Amino acid sequence: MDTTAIEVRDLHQKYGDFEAVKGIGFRVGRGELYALLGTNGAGKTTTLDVLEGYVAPTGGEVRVLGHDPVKERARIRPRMGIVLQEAGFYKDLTVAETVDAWRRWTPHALGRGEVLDRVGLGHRAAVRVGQLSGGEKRRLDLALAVLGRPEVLFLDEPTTGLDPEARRNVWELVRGMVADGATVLLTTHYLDEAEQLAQRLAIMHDGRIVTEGTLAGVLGERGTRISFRLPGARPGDLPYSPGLARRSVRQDGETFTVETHEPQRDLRDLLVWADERGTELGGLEVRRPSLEEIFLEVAETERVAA
Ligand SMILES: Nc1ncnc2c1ncn2[C@@H]1O[C@H](COP(=O)(O)OP(=O)(O)OP(=O)(O)O)[C@@H](O)[C@H]1O
Repeated sequence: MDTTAIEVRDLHQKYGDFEAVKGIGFRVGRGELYALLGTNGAGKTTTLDVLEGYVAPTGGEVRVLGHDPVKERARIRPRMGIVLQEAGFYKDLTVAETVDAWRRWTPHALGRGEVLDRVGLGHRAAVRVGQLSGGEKRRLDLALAVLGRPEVLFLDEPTTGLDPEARRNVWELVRGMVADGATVLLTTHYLDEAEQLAQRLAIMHDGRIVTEGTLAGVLGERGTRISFRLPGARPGDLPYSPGLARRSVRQDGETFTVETHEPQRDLRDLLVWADERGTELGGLEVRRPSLEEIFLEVAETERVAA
């Protein structure tokens, strides 16, 4: 069996003369959750539109479950679940009526009660959609997307507007779908969400993928950070033994941050050095960078380079 669920090869997408996606490629394995992250306007939704079969690519190729999502849309649409950034509902229908309407043309649909319970809307079944809160509408989106037990689920910012508890419930639901074998492509601006859910991810900026890999790989590419305050010092004063190439030292006012792939050795050198000089390292901290820090640094580096 083919283990690839989604394949994107050298995808280009233009709106008139404007190129929103400038040649990206990635692959999502079956049963994997892949997060597409990026700055505003990076091209994430455009990429999803192509994969969902709404528009044909202006360059390159994409495959979903081995098929062309535009030309073979009728074949694969029933196997896909889609949560768009903004969905349209009939405001006058109740939640139950909305689910029932979708169930009518969804093969192998879950039961109404089951799907509403899964997204935490069971108690709102009789309420008109127009009276739901923004977060509840988001959950109804999700209910409709998972109704047909999709093999591939596209989630475009699925938890935007949800309170922290509702977000966690959505995470549980998505984790459950992945555990049952679904493939998920997620876009989100919440980097903790990607950290919680994704096995692999890409960070996009200005139509290109600038970082891609497993979560552990992307986090591990950067070293551990040792930071401390040292008034009056310069980077050259610090005590590092020569020969450690994979290290950088940054200074921001009185605060120094050493990024290293040999944290134990560098920390020991630093502590011995400070001890011998009778110097206090203010606010000493050793930590791995979060995905959010990496994201912000990538965005900043790309902005400066542009
Ligand atoms: N229909 C359209 N016509 C013209 N330009 C468009 C159209 N849709 C998107 N764009 C432009 O293409 C670029 C990529 O947009 P896209 O919505 O794919 O980005 P995104 O990464 O999803 O952004 P966000 O995080 O803000 O949702 C943006 O500059 C956007 O203004």
